This record gives sequence, structure tokens and C-alpha cells, in this order.
Amino acid sequence: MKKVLPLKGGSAGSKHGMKSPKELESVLKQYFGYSEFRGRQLEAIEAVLSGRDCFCLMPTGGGKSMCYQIPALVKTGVVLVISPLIALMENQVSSLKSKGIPAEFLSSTQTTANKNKIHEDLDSGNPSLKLLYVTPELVATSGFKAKLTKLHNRGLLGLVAIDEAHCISTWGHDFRPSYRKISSLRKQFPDIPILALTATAVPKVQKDVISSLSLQNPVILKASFNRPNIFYEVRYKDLLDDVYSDISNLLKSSGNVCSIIYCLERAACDDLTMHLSQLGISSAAYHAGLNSKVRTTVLDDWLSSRTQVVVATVAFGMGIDRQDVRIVCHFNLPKSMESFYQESGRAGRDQQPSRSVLYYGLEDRRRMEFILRNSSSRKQQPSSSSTELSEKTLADFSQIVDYCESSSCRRKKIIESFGEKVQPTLCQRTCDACKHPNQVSSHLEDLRRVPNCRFNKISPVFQTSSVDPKHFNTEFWNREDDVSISDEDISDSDDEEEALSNITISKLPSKGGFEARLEALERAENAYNQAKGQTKPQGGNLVDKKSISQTLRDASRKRLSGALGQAKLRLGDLRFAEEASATHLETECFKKYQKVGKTFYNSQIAATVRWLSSSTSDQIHGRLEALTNQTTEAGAATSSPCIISDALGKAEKPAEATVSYELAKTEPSDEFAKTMASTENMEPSKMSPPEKSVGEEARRDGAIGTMDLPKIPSFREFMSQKGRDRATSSSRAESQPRGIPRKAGPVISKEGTTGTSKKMKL
Ligand SMILES: Nc1ncnc2c1ncn2[C@@H]1O[C@H](COP(=O)(O)OP(=O)(O)OP(=O)(O)O)[C@@H](O)[C@H]1O
Ligand SMILES: [Mg+2]
Repeated sequence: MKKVLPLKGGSAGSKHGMKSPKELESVLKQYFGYSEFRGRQLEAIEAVLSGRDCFCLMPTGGGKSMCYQIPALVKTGVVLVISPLIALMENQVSSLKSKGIPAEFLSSTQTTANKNKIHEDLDSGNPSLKLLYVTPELVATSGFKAKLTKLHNRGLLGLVAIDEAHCISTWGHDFRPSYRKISSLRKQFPDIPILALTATAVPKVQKDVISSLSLQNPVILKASFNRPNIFYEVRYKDLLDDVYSDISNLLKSSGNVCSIIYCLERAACDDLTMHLSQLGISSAAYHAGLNSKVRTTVLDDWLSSRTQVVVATVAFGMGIDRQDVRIVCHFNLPKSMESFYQESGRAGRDQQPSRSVLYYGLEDRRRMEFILRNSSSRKQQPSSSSTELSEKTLADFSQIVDYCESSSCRRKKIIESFGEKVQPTLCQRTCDACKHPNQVSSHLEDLRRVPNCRFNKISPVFQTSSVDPKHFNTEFWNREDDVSISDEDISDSDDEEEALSNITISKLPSKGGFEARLEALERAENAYNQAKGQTKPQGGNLVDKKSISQTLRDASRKRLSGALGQAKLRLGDLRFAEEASATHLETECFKKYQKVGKTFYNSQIAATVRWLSSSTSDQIHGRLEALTNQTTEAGAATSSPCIISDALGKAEKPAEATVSYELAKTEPSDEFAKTMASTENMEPSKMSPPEKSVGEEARRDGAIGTMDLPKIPSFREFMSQKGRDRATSSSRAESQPRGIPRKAGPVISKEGTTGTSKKMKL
């Protein structure tokens, strides 16, 4: 293992490491190239070098890491850094190594050979390692505790640094139960200084962190929360014609700078990425639903500027040290001011002018409020009552709502929410409310006029909602699940419930165009069928837990279509019609696993998505061609090859549009042909009606018989009648014939609204 480069004019570390400020500055210069300490860095370094415990509160990007990295360089022994995310550790370790500083991390992602090397070095009696990064889970294991004790007994444990220390507090916005396990460190090593670092901690969390870690008479250092280089702005989704164009224009007019967009849900990340890509923005989705290989590629591409925008859930953030992020957008409302501050704080870590833009939507607010009301019951709460916690959660949420719904200075609102006093002159027109007060007031006026707008008051609307909270699959719930976050080892196999949750709760988009409306209506139809108590049989049997429903199949097809779109972007030379190809791939998975059940089907879909993310053009074309041939040879449901001819750049045969509905067999309208042509880059004249649907395929297989089609309500009718239907659903369900696989879908008129005149087969 590499030895640390010798410090200029001295040894590589002394027992106590006491150095003058000048000497410490020269270490900073030598290793990191910076000429002076920032904020309260020097005080924190001096505190721990003198053997004191220290609680250090510095803003995001303030340079907290330096507070333990410099002591590691001037003190004998190893500095142990406890960090919540493997990605964060990996980043820091590789950055330190590139500077010639011996640092390592221990985690499940390390190879056994590397782990052995690290352990050998620690056991050597004279370790070359200066910083060792570990997860809180590892620190709690008896094996690692014994190792640390051995190190300590030999006088080689120099400091314990706890990064993102707010994770220890149930009151913190990122509570991690495993952080509670490190509270015994103070007792275990009474003479070793502990340094707790965080960017976001309100007074209550500060106290909680200090007492949970049993810090002894700590030096408490707090820097201002103000991020003067960030311009804060709120945009109102409900007042925008098209939020996608708005974001795209924002990004384009800013000169295609490095940006992050945060979304609440994985599906929203995929969806927004697709829209942005279509609008010419180089973007990629990043969330826990992607496998680690894809996530690493997305991160690498973004860090090296091959991708301009990462569209991410909160899985992306902590510890990502790209200094020149110029824009951080929130596409959905964050759950608290702390979350917002932490996430928007990823902008401008180089102290250069940057922007935070929060897209506020009333629907987002209602959803988030619902999630929060239901989430407290899911949490582990070792030290507080659930009512107290839930009140705190809602109070935190109302702060961020107030941030959006108020016309006063945004900067002031942020800083004051952390209990810091603010001078009236602080902002200097560096937020939209101070720069364009009239415009902001007028937007708020307009927002008040939006129907069902419950302004400035947390609505009780979802308190008695019958919607199941587990249908919301948000990333911050995953974060509360310690297992999923600790190793970022998140399963690729989405459960059907997730697929359903992503579609049953979304509203009918008002401005999303024909396709989006169509999808929403399709969801309504599925929900309608479910509310009516109908089941969708496979092979004539009632749906059981293992069966693969049509809804799941549709969601899977969508997922595959998204993955194909990403593959197209990644490879550039793929020639196929996404929808048709997605249908082929999904049918392949379905055929293989329809008898075995949902779990296998799901993992086969996940494996196909993974395969699409890493395969070459030839491999993808090969598989799609083989699939097309198979289905053609077998005279199967769809005979349309999905590969688009190179020479013409058009489909050799039309792609199947969607396979969800069974409607009257009519020629497609011109409008429909045009819509599909624009989607699939095909000429309307080359379009013909899709020949067979999955429903037909199933019927051919003898799975279903003919059926009477009931009247399908419009989306609005469906929503308003849902409550009444539920009350009588059981009696109606009894009168419904069983074994009906799929009802007729809504009849779609040109404008995408329901109606009875123009029918088309989709
Ligand atoms: N004294 C300094 N002068 C200039 N740049 C510095 C200084 N100290 C740290 N930096 C740089 O500032 C950036 C942010 O540092 P760091 O990652 O430690 O911030 P942080 O406070 O841990 O932020 P976060 O809360 O987001 O984790 C890094 O790129 C780091 O190299
Ligand atoms: Mg940090």
C-alpha cells in the first residue's frame, strides 16, 4: 500500500499533530492546492487536533471534509470516517488517492482481495493508510469493533469523523436507523476525539446529534446557512402551458450548463428524461430502480460532462462532489426545507453564480402531504412518539409550502427556517421574490384562482383517503428503509404493486397531449375494472397473486420502451420502432413466464432492461430480428418487424401501436395515423391498423371468449362515480360475468377525450 507523501519540512504526521495555523495552511496548499481555509475549517481542525470533540455545522459545499482530511495528514494513525453512502465514500477515496493520500473504504462493493489488503495494512502495526471510510453498519459489527479496538490499543486510531451526522437523529430529514448503532463509539474509545459534521441541522437536531453521540464538552462550530451564490426561484406548474418546455427552455437559455433535476418518483425521472431528450437536452435518469452499473455510467457521464442533466430521485446527491453544478431544479415539491436546502445546495459548490428553481404544483403538494401523513407510521421511532413526529413532519412540510406560496424573500425563508437571524439587506435581489416582486405576487394571485387550490393551509384532503400509501413509490421512503440504502443494493425487480402505484394515482394530464391523455384513460380503465370487482383471468382462471395482469404487462411494456429509448440515445445507430420492439420483448418475457408467475416475469423484464442498458447495437438488433422472425414464422399475434429500414429511415411495416384495448375494427383516423407517424417517425400513408392485439392473441390461445362490452365512463365520470361504485361494488361484482379478460377501452376522439363517434383501434 502506498505511503503518504512526506509533508514539506516535517514528518508525515506527529502523535498529536499540533501545528500552527500557518503549518496547517501549508498542508492544505501542498495536498489540495488551496491557499486558505474556508469558513470554520481551521477551528474545527484545531479542535480535533487538540483532542476535543467537535460538532461542525457548515453549509452544503462548505468544505466539511477538509476538517478531517487535514488532521489525517498531520496526525499519527488512521482517521476513521463514517459515511452513509458507498458512492460518497468511493468518490472521496478516489479523489484523495489522486492526490497521493492513502485512503480506502470498506464496503460490500469492495473486492475480497482489496478488503484483505486493507485488513493486512491495519494489522501491520504501522499502517500506511491515513483515512478509512466505512458504513455505520460495518462499525456496529463485532468483528470490526474488535479490529478498531486493536488499532486503538496500539495508539493508531487518530480520530473518528461522522459525516452527515444529522442521519443519527430521528428529527433529521435523513434519519438512518443504522446511525444509532454508532452511539457506543464514545464509550468504546473515550480518549479519541469525535468530529460530527452536517450541513443541515435545526437546533433540535443539533442537540439530538450531540447527545446521541455522547460528545463530551464539544466545540460547537456553526457557519451561516446562507448560500450567497445561489439565486432562488419558484415556478408554478399550474400556470405553465407546458412544464417540459419550460424546463427545457430554462436549461437551453442557461447555455446547456451542468444541472440536476430532482423528481419524487422513479417513473417521473424516466418520463422527464424522455421528454428532455426529445427536446434536445442531453439528460439521463438516475434512481434506485436502475442497477448499479447503469447508475455508475450515468454518474460518470455526468461527472465528465458527457451528459448535461441528471434527472434523479434523492438517491442522487449526498457526497456527489461536482463543483460546477449551475442549476438544481426540483420538478416535484421536496418534503421539507431541510431536504430542499440539502438538494439545492448541490448547486454552485465552486461559489460561482448558480440557480435553484423549484417547480411547485398543487397536485404535487397534495401527493406529498398524503405521503407524509402516512409515512410516520412506517418509521422506526426509537425516541419519539408517532404523533409528535408526524406533527413535526407536517410542520416541516408546511415550511416548504410556505416558501412556495409566499411572496416574501425566499433566501430569508430558507435561512430563518434553520433558526438563523437574517438582516433585511441580505438578499440583494438574489431571489425571484426580491428581484421581481410584482411578477411573483401576480403569479400567486393566479394560483389562488386555480380550482381546488387550498392556499397556505395544509389540506386535510387525504386524511381520510382510501388510497393506499404503499402505492406511492418514492425514493425517500426507500431511504428510510435502511437495508435498501445502506448498500445501494436496490432490487431491479419491481413488484407489480410498484408498477400499479406509478400509474393508478396519477391524474389525467391537462397539458400532456394525446399520448399522455391516452395513457391516463387507460389507467382509469384499469382502475375502473378493479373498482368494479372484476378480475382479469389468465387462461380462464381468476387472477391469483402470481398471475400477470394486463396492467403489469402494460407497465412492463412501457418500461421496456423507455429502456429502448435510452439504448437508442446511448448507441445512436439503432433502427427500430420502440413501441413495437417493446411489445416483442415483453411478449417474449410473458410467454416464458406466464405459467410460473409474476416474480419470474418481473425479474425477466428487469433483466431485459439491464441487457438493453449494456448491449451493443448488433446484439440488440440481433435479438429483435430473431424475435420478429420467430413471431412471423409462428404466425403469431404481431407480424410487424420492428426494425426500421436504414435506407428509408421508415418502418418497413407499421409498428403495432399499443396493445391495450380491444375496440371495434375500423380504419384508423387520419389524425391517429399522423400521431403515430410523428411518434414512430413514419409516414401516415404507410400506417395500417395494428393487426392483432394481446387480447386477440390471448383469444387465439383459447384463453378468453367473446364478451359484452359495458359502457365505459369518461375519466371524469369515473372519478366522480368511484366513491358510489365502491359502496355497491360487491353486489355489482357478483352480477359481472367472470372470466372477462379485458373490457373495451374508452373510445378516443381526435382530441383525446372520450366520446362515441370516431372509433379507432389502438
Ligand atoms: N479551503 C478551501 N478552499 C477552496 N475550496 C475548498 C476548501 N475546502 C474545501 N474546498 C472544496 O469545496 C468543495 C466542497 O467540499 P466538501 O465536499 O468537503 O463540502 P461539504 O461541506 O462536505 O459539502 P456537503 O454538505 O455537500 O457534503 C470540494 O471540492 C473541496 O475541495
Ligand atoms: Mg460532505
